[in-house]
This record gives sequence, C-alpha cells and structure tokens, in this order.
Amino acid sequence: MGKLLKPPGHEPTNFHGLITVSPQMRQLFSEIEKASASSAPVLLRGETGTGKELVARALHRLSRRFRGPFRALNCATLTREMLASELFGHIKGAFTGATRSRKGLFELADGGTLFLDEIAELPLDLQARLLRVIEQRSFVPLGGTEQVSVDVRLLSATHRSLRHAVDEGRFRADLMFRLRVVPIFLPRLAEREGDIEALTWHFISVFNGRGPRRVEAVDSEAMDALEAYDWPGNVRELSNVIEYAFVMGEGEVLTLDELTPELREEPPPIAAHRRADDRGDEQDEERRELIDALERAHGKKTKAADLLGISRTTLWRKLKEHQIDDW
Ligand SMILES: Nc1ncnc2c1ncn2[C@@H]1O[C@H](COP(=O)(O)OP(=O)(O)OP(=O)(O)O)[C@@H](O)[C@H]1O
Repeated sequence: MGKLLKPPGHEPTNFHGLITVSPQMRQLFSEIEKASASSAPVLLRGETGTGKELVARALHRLSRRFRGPFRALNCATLTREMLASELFGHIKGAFTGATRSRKGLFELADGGTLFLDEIAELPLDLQARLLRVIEQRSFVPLGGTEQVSVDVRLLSATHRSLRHAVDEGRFRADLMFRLRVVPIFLPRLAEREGDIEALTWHFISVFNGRGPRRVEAVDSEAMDALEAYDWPGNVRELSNVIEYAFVMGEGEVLTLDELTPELREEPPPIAAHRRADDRGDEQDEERRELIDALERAHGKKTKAADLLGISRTTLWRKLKEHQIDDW
C-alpha cells in the first residue's frame, strides 16, 4: 500500500455538468459560451467519451433556445431508412408498416436544438437532404407533399476527421462547411492536465452518494495507475472504472487491486513518468528496473512482478521485449 490520498479541499470547476481543472478544458468553456450566443452550427470533434454530448447539452442550455427542446440522434446506430424516418418523419402509408404518421426529429426539435452524433456515418443521400434542410429551413416528410418549416439549431459531432471522410468521397464537402461553422475540439482525457485526478474525485463523490460503500481516500498506487493509463474510452471509461472499484471493493480506501485488470497490467511507477520524446532512455531505465527487481527477488518472477507493481504476465512480456531471458 502507498500513501493515502484525501480529496482536495477545493472543488473542481463544474461548468454545466462538465468537471475540470485542466487549462485545456477551461479554454473550451469560453468557446462554448461564445458559441452558445449565436445559432451558428457547431461541429464537435473528439474521441468517444470525451464529453461531446455534454458539451452539446451545455450549448443548448446556455443559448436563447434553452426553453425549447433538445433532441439527439446517433447516426451510426440506425439503418438508412430508419435514419431518414427519424430525422424527417413520415406520413401514414409512406412505406409498408407506416400505419400512422410520425413526426421526425427536425419537427420535434423545432424552436430548440438537434444534436447529430457520429455525423460522418450519415449516408450520402441523407447528407443531400440534410443540406437542403439547412439551406431552406424546411423539408418534406417521407411520403408527404407539403413543406414543413422549422427553426432548429444544428449541432453535430464526430470522432474522426470529416476532412478525411470528404477526401475519401464519403462526405459532402459543402455539407462539412455548413456544419462546422464553429468547430470545437475536445482533447483526450489523458492529455488534460489534472483532469484524471479531479474526475476521479468527482466520480467517487457521485458513487458515494449512491451508497452503500463510502470511499474517503485513494491509495497513491491506485492514483498512479489511474494517471498512467491511456484512457481510450476517455471520461466514460474512467467513470466505469471507478464504479467497478465501488462494486468489487470495500472499505474507505480505494486500492490498486480494485481497479479493472487493464489498469493493473500497467506498471505505474514506470509509466507515470512517461515522456514521448524519452522513449530510448525510458527503455534503458525500464530494463534496469526489471533487472533490479529480479535481483532483489532472487530471480523469483512472481516476487519481482509484485515489486514492480505489475502482473506476472506483464513481467513475462517485458522480459521478452528486453530479451532478458537468462533468469
Ligand atoms: N468533463 C466531464 N465531467 C463530468 N462528466 C463527464 C465529463 N466528460 C464526460 N463526462 C461523462 O462521461 C460520459 C461520456 O460523455 P459523453 O456521452 O458526453 O461523451 P461523447 O464524447 O458524446 O461520447 P460518444 O462519442 O461515445 O457518444 C457521460 O456519462 C458524461 O456525463
């Protein structure tokens, strides 16, 4: 067990549900504030779990449309036909199974905001229809003949570059320019200085509120592992990891062995100080640390793995990587 870390005395900034201490995110808040004052389309770009939907909701809440509806649709989860019907609605009898008329999201979001997640996945023919709605502020539901006028602010999000999708012929350039009048980029969690720790305390407080377990401190070894991990699932993954620890562990201290296996596989003391431009030195240092641990453990691999705070399998993999096989 390492040192016991207590929650910091000061609360992190809470900006419409977005928790942060990092300068990168604070900078983003001022962009959100400026963008919310207008009705210009915003394109949010960031990896999964970085908070794009939270930002979209904040943009809506801060805007003059806050009393109007907020509607969201993930373009990657539906078939082409279902997407068309979700977005534009249909008239009774428009297709087999359309036993009654149904309003689409553009109509349901009238006077408010429509958030289209994973916009790069929108099929090309629907991109053409979306462009027309943006230009004409009206559309015709499937099977209908009458134009329906709407006043909707469009927010969209993507985890990959729309520019690439355009270059590959999968996305219309004219639509891309229409959608990203205001581009907002959300950095990966691992790149936000101080946010892993701040969000860890935030989620601990959320899960403390749900009971029955109450966590009052975090073992520094667990915090090192949280800091060292790369967080491919970003904030959503961090929330899941803390929830997992609440479910699997017990007592007032959150410890390393309560973290998910991916996190325990990481060697915290080495990875915590990782610098991308230091890979060569780091390799040497890692090799020295491995040999040192093996010496101290008199060649016993399980003991050496314990000393390094990594699993036996990780130790075995690292020994192979460094070609240390004479132990
Ligand atoms: N800065 C933050 N503070 C507090 N909670 C956050 C923050 N960022 C994200 N979250 C939480 O993490 C989860 C994922 O966030 P969100 O759904 O907004 O991400 P996303 O980028 O839209 O993900 P996806 O691309 O997978 O849809 C949500 O539960 C959200 O409340």
